[in-house]
Amino acid sequence: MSTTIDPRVAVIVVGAGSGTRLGRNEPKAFVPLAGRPNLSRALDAVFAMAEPAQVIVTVPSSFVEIAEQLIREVPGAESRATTVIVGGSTRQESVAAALALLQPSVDVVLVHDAARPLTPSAIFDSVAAHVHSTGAGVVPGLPVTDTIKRTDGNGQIVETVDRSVLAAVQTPQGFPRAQLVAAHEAANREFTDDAAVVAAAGYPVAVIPGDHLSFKITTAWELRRAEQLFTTPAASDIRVGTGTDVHAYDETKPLWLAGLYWPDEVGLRGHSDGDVVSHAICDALLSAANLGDLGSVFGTSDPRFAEAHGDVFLREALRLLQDAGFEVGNVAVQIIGIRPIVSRRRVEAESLLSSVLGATVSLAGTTTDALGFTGRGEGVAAIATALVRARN
Ligand SMILES: Nc1ccn([C@@H]2O[C@H](COP(=O)(O)OP(=O)(O)OP(=O)(O)O)[C@@H](O)[C@H]2O)c(=O)n1
Ligand SMILES: C[C@](O)(CO)[C@H](O)COP(=O)(O)O
Repeated sequence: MSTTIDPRVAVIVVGAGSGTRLGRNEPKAFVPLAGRPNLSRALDAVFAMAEPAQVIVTVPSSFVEIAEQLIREVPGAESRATTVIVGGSTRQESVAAALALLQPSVDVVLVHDAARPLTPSAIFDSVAAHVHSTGAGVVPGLPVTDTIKRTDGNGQIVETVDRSVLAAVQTPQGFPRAQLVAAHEAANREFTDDAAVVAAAGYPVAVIPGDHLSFKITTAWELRRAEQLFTTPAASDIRVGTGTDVHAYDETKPLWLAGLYWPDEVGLRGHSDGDVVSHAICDALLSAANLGDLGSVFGTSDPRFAEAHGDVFLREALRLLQDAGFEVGNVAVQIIGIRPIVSRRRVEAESLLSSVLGATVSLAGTTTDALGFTGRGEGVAAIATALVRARN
């Protein structure tokens, strides 16, 4: 990726965790939040920092290319030197792997969770400024508002902890490079954050005010809470639509499905590329906004759509929808057929369709127990449900 000359600051964004507590198929960094992966949203703030910074992102081993592609689409990516690497089996190992790649000019390192996608950019600036000015580690944190009890581990309260001395700490956590590197080298056990690694090595770490938007997405509840921050329309502004499309297999055609080309799979017959997923989504969007249907909007006589791929239809449907004063909330699609196996490329397809629509698109696949035309392997069907909102 592009290069920034001699940055003094590096930001390590750790996104190599699997997100077991969130319980999704894809790693947490790649789970969409209002249409864009958590990692992309976390990088919005990093790339908007005032100071030039080297950026290192850790991801699970099979996600390096996907991350590189996502990062290219984040505003400001072209002006930051960004490297994607495979993380370790713990958060601490992921940070250590990234530390090995720091540029010589870097003297301050910030470590941020990809799981904190809404952290404001100003927090990064303020953490970096504190480390520059004090020469010591600093972490953003919030006062604890609940009363905290220490238990015996079996549900019995042992004592009430004095909460006035507690802070719930967040990321980005910033440190002088030499301290963070030395502390990670010296660490002889696992810690849950870098402040603990650095403190265990004997260096001081201060807490500065954090931000409520910096909350970590750990469980489904926090993901929902984050989604709600993007979407709080009046109930009357919400519309839903359903779309269905079916095409027969055609051995002579390449397969285009969900906006992707599927090599080595039997294609689908159609006026365009036969992409039932994209077409069902278009119908769902158009019907939600009361704009007609695929046949009436994209007539087969219109040369723009002969052989066109799904994204052409989707962009045009989105344009019509936006012109009519709507925006897309989310789209859910079920693909019914015996092949291809949707799960093999679900993450890739969801990411592509979500980026075209600027909203979360989720895909599910099912077979029909050998019943009906899909069960007999004659073709593929897709059913899409779209939620759209009227813009005020
Ligand atoms: N081996 C790991 C484990 C975690 N992380 C990152 O550390 C951050 C904070 O960790 P956490 O919220 O615990 O994420 P997960 O480990 O993915 O979640 P879980 O514990 O639920 O599996 C996340 O951005 C996660 O991707 C990482 O880079 N490498
Ligand atoms: C680094 C961290 O986000 C600071 O609050 C936190 O310690 C990560 O902990 P987890 O157990 O890996 O979620």
